Amino acid sequence: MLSRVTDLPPALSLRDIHKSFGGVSAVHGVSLDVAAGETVALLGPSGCGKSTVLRVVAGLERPDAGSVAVAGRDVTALPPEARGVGLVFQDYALFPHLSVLGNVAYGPRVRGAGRAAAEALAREALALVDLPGLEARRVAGLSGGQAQRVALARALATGAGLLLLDEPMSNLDERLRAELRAGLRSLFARVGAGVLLVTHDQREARALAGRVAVMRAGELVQVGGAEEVFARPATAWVAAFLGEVNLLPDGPGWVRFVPEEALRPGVGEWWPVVARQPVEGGVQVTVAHAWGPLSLILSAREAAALEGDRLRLSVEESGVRRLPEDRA
Ligand SMILES: Nc1ncnc2c1ncn2[C@@H]1O[C@H](COP(=O)(O)OP(=O)(O)OP(=O)(O)O)[C@@H](O)[C@H]1O
Repeated sequence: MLSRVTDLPPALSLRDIHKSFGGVSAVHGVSLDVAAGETVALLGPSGCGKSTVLRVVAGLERPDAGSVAVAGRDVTALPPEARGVGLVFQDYALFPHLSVLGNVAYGPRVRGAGRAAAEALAREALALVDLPGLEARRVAGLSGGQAQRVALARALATGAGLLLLDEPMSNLDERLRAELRAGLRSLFARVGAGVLLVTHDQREARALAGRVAVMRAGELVQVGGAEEVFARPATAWVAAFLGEVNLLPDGPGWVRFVPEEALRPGVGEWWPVVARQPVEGGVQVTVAHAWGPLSLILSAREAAALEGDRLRLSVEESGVRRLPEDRA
């Protein structure tokens, strides 16, 4: 295949970033690219260094080693305002004394746009986040969801080719989060910016990101397409972190039983049912199998038809995945 000379440089290119605080290493050796138009979710447990990576990209922390390039330009030594990135943080950091329009027009204004031009950009950004009609409102009176959209509009109005979002929905209730997840995905597709999203919410990562980077104790341990990472965690630690329930020790490593691939209810030997829990789409049933406890979701009808507290369950060896031990 011919290579295209017109290919855009990545919206973000991180190379071998290291950062310690005092003697504590928060990030060591992180390299990651975000393509223009792509959303990458940085996912990991509390304290693993996600926010530090984002702050290094934004220019709010100086890395001890490594480089940060935004749209092909090395910005490692530049201050935040000279980097061409838009930021949305957990608390939104809106200016309470300014109107919605004033908040969104602020970025273009400080970059030297005239008042009319800045406000035109702000109106455009507010339309993108579906918030027209609120321009004159003070931000203090907005709902959580509205404030979140104003913060996004403010980042979009900077025209930055890279958006950084740190737990952007952590202050919102579940209903609103679900609603915004759908809206954000199409918004990101429309604006064409690269997006680096820090989250510990897997549903958010799955819904918004094309690729996922899983971080553990300052390092990236798996980077890949979102579906691929969730379907095929590379190690036992990643599988456990992503909430895999059917993960059992086996010899020196672990085995993972994906229900759709490895578990066939209704055939094979009978096993006692030791737990039932209603979940979306049916009932999660846990069976005490010879391998260990195995869980699968049955439809409400299948669960009701269980004979006594037993289920026939066959394990297909071909669907059992072996994973290396890395949990210690
Ligand atoms: N300014 C700082 N001074 C000292 N230690 C810090 C500082 N910022 C971060 N750390 C430490 O660096 C490590 C990584 O923190 P960071 O906030 O990047 O993690 P995180 O993955 O974003 O966590 P969370 O999901 O809880 O926000 C932690 O051990 C944290 O205590």
